[in-house]
Amino acid sequence: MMIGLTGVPGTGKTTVANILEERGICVVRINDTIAPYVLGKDPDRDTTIIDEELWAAEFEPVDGVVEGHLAHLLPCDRVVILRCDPDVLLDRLMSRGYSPEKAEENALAEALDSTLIEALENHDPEVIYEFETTDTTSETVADFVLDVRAGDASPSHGTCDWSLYLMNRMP
Ligand SMILES: Nc1ncnc2c1ncn2[C@@H]1O[C@H](COP(=O)(O)OP(=O)(O)OP(=O)(O)O)[C@@H](O)[C@H]1O
Repeated sequence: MMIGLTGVPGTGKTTVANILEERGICVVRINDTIAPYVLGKDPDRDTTIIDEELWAAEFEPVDGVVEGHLAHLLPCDRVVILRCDPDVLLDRLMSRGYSPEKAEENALAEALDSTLIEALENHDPEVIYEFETTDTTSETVADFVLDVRAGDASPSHGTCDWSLYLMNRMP
């Protein structure tokens, strides 16, 4: 079974993937698979542009967890979306040395449910499992991913409401 572990930067995907690997789960990091598909750099956003369609089409399915913010574009059997309060996400990203602009851009993407919307465009809601990480340890998130894998979790989405964050930023 291929589980996608996705979410905007800072939601904790890498940390959780490391724990899962320590627990013996096969983990593929999307960053390790994109090199042949790089089209260039977006200098304004300091990001790498890849041919997402071709990358997803040629992705070799794995029995394990695929970690990265594009995982929901793959034909995963189940998709776990990590969520985080955008204000907390801002702090996490600033602590990692993100510029205020880049941190704000990612927090806004989280507030607007961007990963969830893309996931729902690509998958049946019955295979989508949202999990809020704001006040949760990464060990607990890893436990949840294993529950999803074992079929011991219920699909869910639409449980995070970050409208207050958006309202506070309205002019
Ligand atoms: N559950 C959590 N509680 C508190 N802090 C966390 C949690 N998960 C991750 N962090 C912290 O948030 C930061 C980002 O974590 P991480 O690198 O795992 O996120 P990511 O989603 O993989 O980001 P990226 O997509 O940029 O790789 C790290 O400093 C990490 O220690």
